[in-house]
Amino acid sequence: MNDTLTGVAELRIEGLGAAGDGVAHLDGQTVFIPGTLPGEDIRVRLAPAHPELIDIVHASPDRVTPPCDLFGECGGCALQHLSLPALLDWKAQRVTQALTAAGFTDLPPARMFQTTPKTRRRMDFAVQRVPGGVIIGLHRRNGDPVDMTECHVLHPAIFGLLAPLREVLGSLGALTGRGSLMVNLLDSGPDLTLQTPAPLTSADRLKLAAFAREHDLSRISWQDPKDLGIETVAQSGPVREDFGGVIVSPPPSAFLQATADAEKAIVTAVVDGLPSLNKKDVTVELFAGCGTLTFPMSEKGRVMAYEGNLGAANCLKAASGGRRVDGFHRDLGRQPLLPHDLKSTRAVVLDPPYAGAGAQTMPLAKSAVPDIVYVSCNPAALEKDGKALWNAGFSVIGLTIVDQFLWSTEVEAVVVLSRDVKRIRRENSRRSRNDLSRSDS
Ligand SMILES: C[S@@+](CC[C@H](N)C(=O)[O-])C[C@H]1O[C@@H](n2cnc3c(N)ncnc32)[C@H](O)[C@@H]1O
Repeated sequence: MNDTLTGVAELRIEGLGAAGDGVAHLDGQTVFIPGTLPGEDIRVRLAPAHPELIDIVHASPDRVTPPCDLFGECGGCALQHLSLPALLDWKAQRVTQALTAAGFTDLPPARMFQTTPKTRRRMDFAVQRVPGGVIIGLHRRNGDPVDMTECHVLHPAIFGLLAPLREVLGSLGALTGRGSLMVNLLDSGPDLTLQTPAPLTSADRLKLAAFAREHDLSRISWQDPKDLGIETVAQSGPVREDFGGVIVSPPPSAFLQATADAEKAIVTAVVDGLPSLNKKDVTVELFAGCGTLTFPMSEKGRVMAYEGNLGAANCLKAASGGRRVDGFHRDLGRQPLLPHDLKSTRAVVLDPPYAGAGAQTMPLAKSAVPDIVYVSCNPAALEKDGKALWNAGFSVIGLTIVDQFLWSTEVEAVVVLSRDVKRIRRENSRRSRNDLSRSDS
């Protein structure tokens, strides 16, 4: 907001910004007002940097009472005042706007999936020693973490650990100030990676091992904040996660899709989005992690999977034996696959990090690969990478929107792209038949 706007104003909220704040315009300037929704008429006190909502004169029909008492304080949720169906629609719009801005027209109707509350199985907490105890929670938008005494997002198996964790962390000599705690809820149980400012003492290690036994944890690891090296402090048995019937052993704080049901929706959309494959056809997977998509995809044909994190790549490789999967450790930012590496590749599946595919995008666009499935977790990166693929002649023939970060602004999308004229024609006529049968019924 421009500092020149002051006083009280009545505004109409025109849309939501990328951070979930209501957006209005006044005197040619854009004003962001947290807690407001599109279509609402509001009164606001305009102050430099932080406009203050006075009241909502006319509320949106999509406005609901936020379920969590910490909403507005805790930095985890931005849009609990918006109904879940409207939230999903808004997230879908963000993706379709990104694809349209990239150049794609005539987008297919999107399949939509929204996860259910209290199913989040992966969380990166801030941990902080304060007078009288320990806070475990998420940061405010700007500032200290808020103790997570309530949460409608977290799986109960993780939320239930927070109270005993506050006690055990409070007793550790190593937690002298701020730290962090990553929790992955795996099939073998909760997998915790703790970072503390000081190294763990022998007494700390004994306390954590006892805690792991008492709470059936799969593993506790400690990460050195200086060199990020990780060591195991306690482990109850094999660390396990099932990806499409294949058991993998993820390293500490491995990437995992945020909820199990969203993982299923993403896997289904990716596998369905692959073209028909012959036995000899090779699919190349980029940014493969520990193999969430790899092993289900290998049911359809051979997969060559590339991953830049050494622990994840080793995990994938270790589970590949006897399957149609070849795993490779490769930094695709420094050493992207080039067009000639992709010469005999039938399809590419990529699930890049938040920043997008980076240096891998142009070689992919310049290759002769006819079919791509792009899993996106950031509409802005999708727009940037999508532009290169649109310029290279791709069309979007399938789209699935996945909301697995409930009440946040995050959105995932599985975008099926092709420049195989026959496949595009087949998809278009299938769509026309569906449209016809819908209009007949
Ligand atoms: C969004 S995750 C997807 C992982 C996997 N597809 C899944 O669903 O579990 C992105 C993956 O890209 C990997 N990655 C990030 N930067 C990379 C790079 N420069 N080269 C190769 N892999 C990278 C990360 O380690 C992470 O495993």
